[in-house]
Amino acid sequence: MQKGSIRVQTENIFPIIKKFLYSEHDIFLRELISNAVDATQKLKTLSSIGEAKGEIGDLSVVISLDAEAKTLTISDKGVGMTGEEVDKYINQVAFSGAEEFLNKYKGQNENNIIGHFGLGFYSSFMVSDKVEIITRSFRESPAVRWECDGSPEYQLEETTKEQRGTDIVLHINEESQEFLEADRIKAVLNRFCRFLPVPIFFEGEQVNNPTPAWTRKPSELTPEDYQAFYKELYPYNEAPLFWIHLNVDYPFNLTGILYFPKIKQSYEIQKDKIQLYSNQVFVTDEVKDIVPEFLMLLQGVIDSPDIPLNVSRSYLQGDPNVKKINNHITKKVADKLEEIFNKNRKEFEDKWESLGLFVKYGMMTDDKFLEKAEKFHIMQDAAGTEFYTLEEYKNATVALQKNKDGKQVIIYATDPVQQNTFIKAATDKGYKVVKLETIVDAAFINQMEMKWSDVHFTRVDADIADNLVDRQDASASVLNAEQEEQLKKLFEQQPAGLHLTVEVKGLSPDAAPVVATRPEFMRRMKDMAAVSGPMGSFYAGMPDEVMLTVNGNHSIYQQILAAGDSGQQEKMTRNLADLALLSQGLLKGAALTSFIERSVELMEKG
Ligand SMILES: Nc1ncnc2c1ncn2[C@@H]1O[C@H](COP(=O)(O)OP(=O)(O)OP(=O)(O)O)[C@@H](O)[C@H]1O
Repeated sequence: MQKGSIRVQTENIFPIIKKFLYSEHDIFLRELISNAVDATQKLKTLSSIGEAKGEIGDLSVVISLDAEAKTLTISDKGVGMTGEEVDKYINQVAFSGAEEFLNKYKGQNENNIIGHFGLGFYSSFMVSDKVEIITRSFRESPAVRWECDGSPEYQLEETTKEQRGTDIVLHINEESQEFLEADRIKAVLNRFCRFLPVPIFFEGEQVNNPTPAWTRKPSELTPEDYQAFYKELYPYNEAPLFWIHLNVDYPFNLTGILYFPKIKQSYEIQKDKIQLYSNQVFVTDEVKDIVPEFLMLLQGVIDSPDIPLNVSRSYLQGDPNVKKINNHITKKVADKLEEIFNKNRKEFEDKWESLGLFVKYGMMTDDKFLEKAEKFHIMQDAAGTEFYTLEEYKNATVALQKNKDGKQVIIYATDPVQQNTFIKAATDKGYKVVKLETIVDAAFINQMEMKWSDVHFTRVDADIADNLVDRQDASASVLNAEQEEQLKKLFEQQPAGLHLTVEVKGLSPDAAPVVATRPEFMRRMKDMAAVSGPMGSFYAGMPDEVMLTVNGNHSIYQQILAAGDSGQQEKMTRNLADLALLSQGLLKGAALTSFIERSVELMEKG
């Protein structure tokens, strides 16, 4: 029997390691199983090139529990190790790796490293009082047994083992008894080992799918296969909109499938994240630095051997490969969207409601994506019948919707039902009104005005239709100055919580008698106030700014001015103003009640 001391300087580094990795204890199982898988894969390779002789037989990895002996065993039928190899890879290499880890991270904030650093074989000591390795190499060499109880001393002796391969026997320590429970082990296996490339068995059942969709060739897969794999990942989700199969081998290796989920509620975002794998071993679902931020809304799997198992945040951020992977994913996603848009615009439009969220978020946050997305970003008209790209919208509106600064004015509605009267007035003038009604649209509009220097957005109810593109001077009014002044006074009675500005203009006799509008700027400030910050509460506290545009050319004013009875005049103008406010959703509470009472009274008189 050989006895020795593991080559580490620190007297006893096990307690330190245990403390360091406290919150992510279960990664030991991932580490040990991926070693077992590596050993199995190596054997397959050696056998295929004729270096390992004979039948290779069943190659599954078996995890077993012995409640009485309080052990957890990971057995593989891979290459195994000779005594010399154990000495070299376990006594020297594995432990020097652990030592290096300690030196590197000593004194650092442990939260930064926990969960982002795999420790290989060594991590088994996080949960064990004692670890045994019983292994027999595929080479002609006696089987050996290695044992270590967590002090730097180990024992190594010859033993007998019938089958080729390695058993790692963990004598689970007092604090880690949970790992002697089958359910706990199942949960860990399900998290880390679901897609390992070699069959893994626990309690007689195979726990993994060794050939998940992303490892297969896109040409071999049907849409049903992609859908089925999505279900495997997220059993409770609705079918995805579509997917992108990533397959890169230069300048880095990357495979994966990204799915665009159907999003109905904003709170659902980010519930199921993209999972990151390295050679089918689960690494993390914290993909923040690898996947561009806007694509974090996607789901699915990314697998790259260039992303090491023991990833740490700071490592990822500084890694040039990671930056390349990030750019590549952005490009791929943009290309795929463009392809679908070009090949099957109808399908693209049908899915726009969910898809638009990704696209707009991407356009706001990533200039490279913006450049590409301009070709397939679309806007639907308020009637819900037609979609325009920016280019198409510009072409359709070039004659009517260019303002005096030469900017194209995009007229939009946020609530087609409530803004119906305004939409009608604008459409009657020949304007194209599009819907921008989702949660990202307010921010999207602000951002795009900065990025698209030739575009200006105006909400359909921001002004009377005549003024949506440019403020125009009033055309001739049939009222004289005195009458206009009289009308203005009648309309200027201020209701509570609103600040009314009144202007009398000579518009078309067919246009509405009064229109209430909210200046675009004020309204945007108020909308933002509803969600954020100290400036927010400043704006939120201000009364709603409303412009009442009175159409002096409407015949009703001849009637009102002729009425003589000032009480009656007031009631009629109040009613007209209230109708206009009502269409902007600004008539509430007592004001609404008095409007109803007044209307009934006026009808009785009429
Ligand atoms: N089940 C096994 N069968 C054969 N060899 C093994 C087995 N487990 C470990 N080894 C050998 O021991 C070495 C050290 O293992 P360890 O897990 O510490 O590091 P690693 O696998 O090289 O790297 P990582 O830290 O990424 O896991 C391995 O490289 C391998 O040569």
